Amino acid sequence: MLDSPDALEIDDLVVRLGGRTIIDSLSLRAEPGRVTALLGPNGAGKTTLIRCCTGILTPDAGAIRIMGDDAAAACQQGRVGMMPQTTGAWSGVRPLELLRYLASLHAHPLPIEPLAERLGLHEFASTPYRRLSGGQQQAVNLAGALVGRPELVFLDEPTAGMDPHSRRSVWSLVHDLRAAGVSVLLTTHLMDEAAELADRIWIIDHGRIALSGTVEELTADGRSLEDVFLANTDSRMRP
Ligand SMILES: Nc1ncnc2c1ncn2[C@@H]1O[C@H](COP(=O)(O)OP(=O)(O)OP(=O)(O)O)[C@@H](O)[C@H]1O
Repeated sequence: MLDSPDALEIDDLVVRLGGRTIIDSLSLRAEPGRVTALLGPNGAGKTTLIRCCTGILTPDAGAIRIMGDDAAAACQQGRVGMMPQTTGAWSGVRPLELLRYLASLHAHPLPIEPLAERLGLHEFASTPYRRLSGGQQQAVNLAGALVGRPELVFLDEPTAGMDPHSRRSVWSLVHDLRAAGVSVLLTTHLMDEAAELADRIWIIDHGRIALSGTVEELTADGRSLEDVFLANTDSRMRP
């Protein structure tokens, strides 16, 4: 029997923006049904990488495959979900209206009510998106990423700006996604979040992979994950 293809295969990806090389011959694998965390300093290229994987940005070179298929085709087929860091796009729309609209774009969406309940969206159901707090907008963005029942979901800093209650509820949701066989690729600046959720961690710096491994492998010498991160990434702020 053939092994399942990787959830995500990135080979020799190059992205140049504004005359600079942002992603520099980067290769990465994410296993199916597992949680993969992408860590890196501000400006390392994490969001740029996700934008390439989800068809928002066209790379200058390299290849991206999702579940063995061309990434663009997988995205068009609705097999990929994405929770962006921010989106100003929804503006005046209310959370449940937005979810219903996003659900209508998919052949077999999740039922809206349980998803909204799970993420606490009913608490602010009548508030337009632009008036929601940062953490509430994150919850709506997460629901939007999941409503189409993706096989692979990209979560770009899913708990940024969330209080500890909301963060734990997102962690629990990520555990459930994994248990249901969904592949998750997330970015985070929170080392405890990476350690809690990730089966494998990739540390990226200046658009290149600096290091990868399981938390156990990366911290086998007794250092904390944060110390490993600090030792393998550059402290200079990116422009
Ligand atoms: N459209 C663009 N034109 C020029 N430069 C860009 C563009 N988009 C992103 N960049 C640059 O690419 C670099 C990587 O940005 P990216 O958003 O991918 O970083 P990141 O790792 O997600 O950072 P953070 O942790 O702060 O979210 C930054 O230096 C950014 O200024």
